[in-house]
Parts: sequence; C-alpha cells; structure tokens
Amino acid sequence: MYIIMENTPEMECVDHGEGLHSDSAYGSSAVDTDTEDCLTPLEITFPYNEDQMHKTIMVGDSGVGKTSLLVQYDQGKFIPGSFSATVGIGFTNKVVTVDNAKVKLQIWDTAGQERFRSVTHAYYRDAQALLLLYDITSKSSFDNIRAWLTEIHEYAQKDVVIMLLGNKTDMAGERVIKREEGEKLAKEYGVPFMETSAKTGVNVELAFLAVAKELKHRAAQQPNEPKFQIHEYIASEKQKSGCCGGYM
Ligand SMILES: Nc1nc2c(ncn2[C@@H]2O[C@H](COP(=O)(O)OP(=O)(O)OP(=O)(O)O)[C@@H](O)[C@H]2O)c(=O)[nH]1
Repeated sequence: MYIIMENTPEMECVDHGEGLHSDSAYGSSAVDTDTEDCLTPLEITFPYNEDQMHKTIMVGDSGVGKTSLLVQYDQGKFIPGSFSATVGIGFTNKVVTVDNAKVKLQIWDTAGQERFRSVTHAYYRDAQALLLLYDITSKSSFDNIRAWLTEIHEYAQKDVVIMLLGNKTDMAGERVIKREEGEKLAKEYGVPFMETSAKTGVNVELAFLAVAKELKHRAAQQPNEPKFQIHEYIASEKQKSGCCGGYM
C-alpha cells in the first residue's frame, strides 16, 4: 500500500501497510494500490494567488527622491519645485502584469528624516520588498546606504527582496557617485542595482517590474522550475536598452 501525499513537490511513496482508510489525514489525495511500484507522479503545481498583496517599501535618506520616484511610477509625471519632506508614511497600490498574472504591489513611501526612523522600522517587519535609494549627487546619501542595510537586516524579514537604486541620473553634471561605485556596493551586499531618474522616468518602470517578477516567482515557484534570477533579468534588460549611456 502506498500513499502519495499532496503538496509534496517531489513524488514520495510511503508504505503504510495494509488497510488504507478513507478518513486518512491525507483524505482524497490518498491512493489505494496493491502494486509494489510507485505511481506516476501527480501533476502538482502551485498557482500564483492574484489576491495577495506584496508590501513594498521605499527607504533612503531624506531628499533622495522616494516620493518623486513613486509619483513617476504611479502617475508618469515629475513635479518639479521646492522640496517638501514626507511626514509619516503612506501607500499606493499598483498592479503589475508578470507572465499573464496580476501582481499587486502595495508601495509604501516613508519619510527619510531621522526623526521618523522608529516609525519606519515598524513597517519593515512584514515587507516583502524594499527599494533602497540614494541620490547620485549626494555623497552622504550614498555613504548612509550601509547604515540603511544594517537596519534592514535588523528589522526586516531575512528573505526580503532588496533593490538598490541610485536616483537623479538626469543631474549628470552634479554627479558625485559613479555608477561603478553603486554597482560595487550592491555586489558586496548581493542585491540588484539600477540607476534611475524620477524626473525623466529612466528605469523607474523596470525597477518595479523586476521586483514584481521576483516576488511573483517566489510566491509561485513551480517544481523543477529554475529560480528567477533578478540580477540576470536586470542585466539583460540593461543590455537590450543599450546600457548604460550614463543611466543604468
Ligand atoms: N533632478 C531630479 N530631481 C529629483 C529627482 N528625484 C527627486 N528629485 C527632487 O529632489 C527633491 C526631493 O525629492 P523627494 O521625492 O521629495 O525626496 P524623498 O526621498 O521622498 O524625501 P523625504 O520625503 O524627506 O524622505 C525634490 O525637490 C524633487 O523634485 C530626480 O530623479 N531628478
């Protein structure tokens, strides 16, 4: 007698001896057979549940462009003018189509100022993705990335998806952080990296799409399916767009 257990990625043949009962813990998935061979594996898949909401948080120093990046992504526009720092926290819902599935992102914009830091920490815990920004025209915002990563590792879940973004690439004349420096730091921490501009919209869509793809693949990994490689995906997209032209 053998039972094939449902939700087991690889087929298992378990010998339970004689007398398989219909009120078995495995219910209808239990298969009664008198043969000595294992049965053909069941076609087990883990469909992606489109109802789930993926909490994604934007973090980084005050003024790096978190709000502007989110506004560009959500509304396709950039509001120039005087800088008004975010106070508190708020979110925007976005639906991204990944491989014909609708992936729902709930994107939280946080205040970068130090005085709001304890509020932000509380939101890390159930975040599935974090977009960590620095401003390519601000050395201090780049230097602080290590401290942000330390905080993220302290307060967020271990498997949170982290993406490092160097924002404001349109301000090439004022650049103080080379793209290579961003890449090197990202490599050190094993996180994907891109340069963006909330003003021109360069790479904004791609950054969120890459995160959505990673989240979707994690949530619905098929048995024997190769793991989604976010680094390779970004690299190939960069290549397609003739990377890097001072942008990525
Ligand atoms: N040129 C240019 N300016 C940008 C870009 N992104 C943001 N800015 C400007 O930088 C300033 C700060 O942008 P915000 O989006 O408010 O920055 P933030 O990270 O949300 O700041 P906090 O809310 O304090 O955490 C604003 O004046 C924006 O217009 C960009 O990509 N290019």
